[in-house]
Amino acid sequence: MALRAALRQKCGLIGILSQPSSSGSHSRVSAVLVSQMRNNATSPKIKVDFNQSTGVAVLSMQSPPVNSLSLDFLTELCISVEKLEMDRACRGLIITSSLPKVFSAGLDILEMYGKSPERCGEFWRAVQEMWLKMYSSNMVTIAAINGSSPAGGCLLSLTCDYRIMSDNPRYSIGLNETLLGIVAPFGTDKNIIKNTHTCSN
Ligand SMILES: CC/C=C\C/C=C\C/C=C\C/C=C/C(=O)SCCNC(=O)CCNC(=O)[C@H](O)C(C)(C)COP(=O)(O)OP(=O)(O)OC[C@H]1O[C@@H](n2cnc3c(N)ncnc32)[C@H](O)[C@@H]1OP(=O)(O)O
Repeated sequence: MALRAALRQKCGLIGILSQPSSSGSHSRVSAVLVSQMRNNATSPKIKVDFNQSTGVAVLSMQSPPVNSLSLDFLTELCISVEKLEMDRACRGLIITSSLPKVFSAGLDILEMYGKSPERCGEFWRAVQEMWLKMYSSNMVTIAAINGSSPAGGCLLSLTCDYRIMSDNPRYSIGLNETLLGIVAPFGTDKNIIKNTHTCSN
């Protein structure tokens, strides 16, 4: 019942949030998705177990050492979520980590150093695409946070409807990225490139 009520509540939001973006940002993932489906490829960084009888999928992040959110990882994550969205039998999604101690270390720091402005722009668009896709999902989403989850890892969990975290004092969570001097770029593609250009130098 609770699951159904949450789903109904979310569906109201989806109408507002799933408007086509003027930047066309969703088209990249869709294009990748189509080509991946054609090739029937499987993703090594993300494992999805879908239980037909419950309608709930468990998406396990398995990208050692710390499930950092690289461009490849974010793309795979979005593709996996998009595939589940297309399956009408899937009503709920649990995101968790198959690594010990870490849910996700957040954005991959190596994506923010020494990269071209174009690559930086692509990366930040993928970050934005991830949280928009998760936040506007028509599935009921739950983050099962079974390890540390700083910065972008925290962001990922915040895009879910519910968060449950292991009760372990060694695990931390929070939006600590400003300590690294990382400020989220503004919304437009032009600004993303402008902003990230400075961080690649
Ligand atoms: C609704 C909101 C809308 C819009 C908001 C938009 C944007 C705002 C949001 C996002 C901004 C986010 C920015 C970020 O995420 S920046 C990244 C911040 N992350 C961190 O600072 C995490 C740092 N890492 C840790 O604290 C620890 O590594 C951790 C607790 C995760 C694990 O500790 P453990 O002791 O188990 O492992 P380590 O030995 O520390 O690390 C192993 C290995 O992994 C590498 N590593 C760690 N973190 C990262 C990372 N983020 N990226 C890349 N690589 C990482 C680390 O260097 C080690 O590598 P090696 O030495 O080669 O073994």
